[in-house]
Amino acid sequence: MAELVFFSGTMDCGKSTLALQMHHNHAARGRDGVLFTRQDRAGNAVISSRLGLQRRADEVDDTTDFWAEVVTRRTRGRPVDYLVADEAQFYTAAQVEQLARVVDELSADVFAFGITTDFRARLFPGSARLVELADRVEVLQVRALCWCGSRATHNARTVDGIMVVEGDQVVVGDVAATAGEAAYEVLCRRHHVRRMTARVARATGPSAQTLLFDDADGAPSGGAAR
Ligand SMILES: Nc1ncnc2c1ncn2[C@@H]1O[C@H](COP(=O)(O)OP(=O)(O)O)[C@@H](O)[C@H]1O
Ligand SMILES: Cc1cn([C@H]2C[C@H](O)[C@@H](COP(=O)(O)O)O2)c(=O)[nH]c1=O
Repeated sequence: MAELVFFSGTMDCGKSTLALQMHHNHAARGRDGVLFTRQDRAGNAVISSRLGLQRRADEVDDTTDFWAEVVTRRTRGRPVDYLVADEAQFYTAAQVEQLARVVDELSADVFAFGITTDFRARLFPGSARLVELADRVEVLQVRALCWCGSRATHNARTVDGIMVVEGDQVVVGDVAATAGEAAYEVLCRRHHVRRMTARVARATGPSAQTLLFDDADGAPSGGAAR
């Protein structure tokens, strides 16, 4: 049975890498897939991973109709067994509904990848609809880490290392910062709520950076600022 799966996590947790790996594995078994993305930071019509992989993809915009995209290809003779949908947080709710319909009525798998929440810890429209409609929501196994060593669960927008809380929901960017420009840093909820980025923690003093990795799962157990 075809599935709509939402692979979700923070920025920089390996979503695009997994998207390209899944495409590789399915294509290697002779399945026909179509790659989609929207506003990848590497540019137009590309899925890029920080591990260096990059593949051409169809760029989604507000006019994209996934139902029509699949029907048109099938009418022209392509089987279209699955879709890979990266940066799915930027899709509209209606487009996510089209993806669900593609699964249910055209029996194509849809593997969607995206961050769940924005820099204010609010759901993106596309992610909200995916959480509501997906057969499964998968949290990626690779842990992105907060500066304190805890699992990063939230995305902070920063300028020069300082967290900002005002601005547009969509500002394409990376976790690598350029002076004076908006960038992102992944944090645990505790430090997101306190707006304590790595830079602020460093300025606060050594106690804020203390890390004691002694739990069985590698989670930190100490540190004054946590
Ligand atoms: N130089 C590197 N060496 C090893 N792994 C790296 C390197 N740079 C990035 N990564 C891995 O790539 C992950 C980010 O992958 P990516 O697919 O770009 O993330 P996402 O799409 O979730 O933002 C990082 O969490 C890290 O595990
Ligand atoms: C938190 C947040 C992120 N974005 C942008 C920044 C990046 O361009 C993408 C996420 O890409 P990744 O492959 O998961 O690293 O989303 C945004 O526009 N608004 C935000 O609040």
